[in-house]
Amino acid sequence: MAATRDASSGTSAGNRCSLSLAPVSMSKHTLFLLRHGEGAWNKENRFCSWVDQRLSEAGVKEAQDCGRLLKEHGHRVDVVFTSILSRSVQTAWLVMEAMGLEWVPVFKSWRLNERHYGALIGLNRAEMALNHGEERVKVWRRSYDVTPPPIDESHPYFAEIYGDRRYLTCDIPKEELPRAESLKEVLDRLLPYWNDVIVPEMKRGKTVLISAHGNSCRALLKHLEGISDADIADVTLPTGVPVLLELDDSMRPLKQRQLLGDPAKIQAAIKKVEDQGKATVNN
Ligand SMILES: O=C(O)[C@@H](COP(=O)(O)O)OP(=O)(O)O
Repeated sequence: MAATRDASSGTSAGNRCSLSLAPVSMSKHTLFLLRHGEGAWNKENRFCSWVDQRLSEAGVKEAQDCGRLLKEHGHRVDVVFTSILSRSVQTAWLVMEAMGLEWVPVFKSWRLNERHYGALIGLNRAEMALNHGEERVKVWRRSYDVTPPPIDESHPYFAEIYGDRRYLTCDIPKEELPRAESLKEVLDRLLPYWNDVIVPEMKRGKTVLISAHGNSCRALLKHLEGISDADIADVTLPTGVPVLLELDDSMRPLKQRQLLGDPAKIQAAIKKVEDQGKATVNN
């Protein structure tokens, strides 16, 4: 087994990556995609989305372990991109600190934010599964083009989200920010940032770390790997596990994605995320 172990095989078809691999090209570009460490609401099984939550104690450790793992295996990071949600920024800091790379530039954009879960924000997934059925919850969580009901002013977290001055720093007016998003809509707002800001850094030979969220990373993976609208439903990313992608000059994968770390632990973590949508999940 290679020094860095390959845990790309998941419990479901979508986590077993079956790519038609691109032909070898002149350059190899390295990208690490990372879902932040466990946040307080991941632990409580609530849809967190655009509510700003910091990492739990376990999430801090996951981020530090991720940094240590990358360092131990001789990986390098030249530039970091995060969302403007604290859990992704905090994760990036902890990873870079553990790698001894605090000096590396970090750029933030709302375009890497978690999917906007609209009216579902703050709700407990298991309770939703009890009330609406597990299938409905799976459609809300994992379908490609179903947008959940939008958030409105009466929602308990509306004022907290839209009154937050971080959303005045965006490249679009606050009024145009989403009120709910499908995964497709996440990809639509993420792609301009990927193409115009991140790809040029990679083409300059920089190794990029994107410290973001389950669904912003899934959307980008779908784009990079050409995953079908149906198959993306079976791709699940656990918290704190770096996904290594090696891309050619056209930003197509040269080999299968690798989820770095202990394969058994990664499979257990994937199952835990999948089970969050079950009515019987133990929170
Ligand atoms: O919004 C959330 O609660 C989770 C994703 O939830 P699911 O799509 O897994 O239900 O996002 P993250 O923890 O990556 O920021």
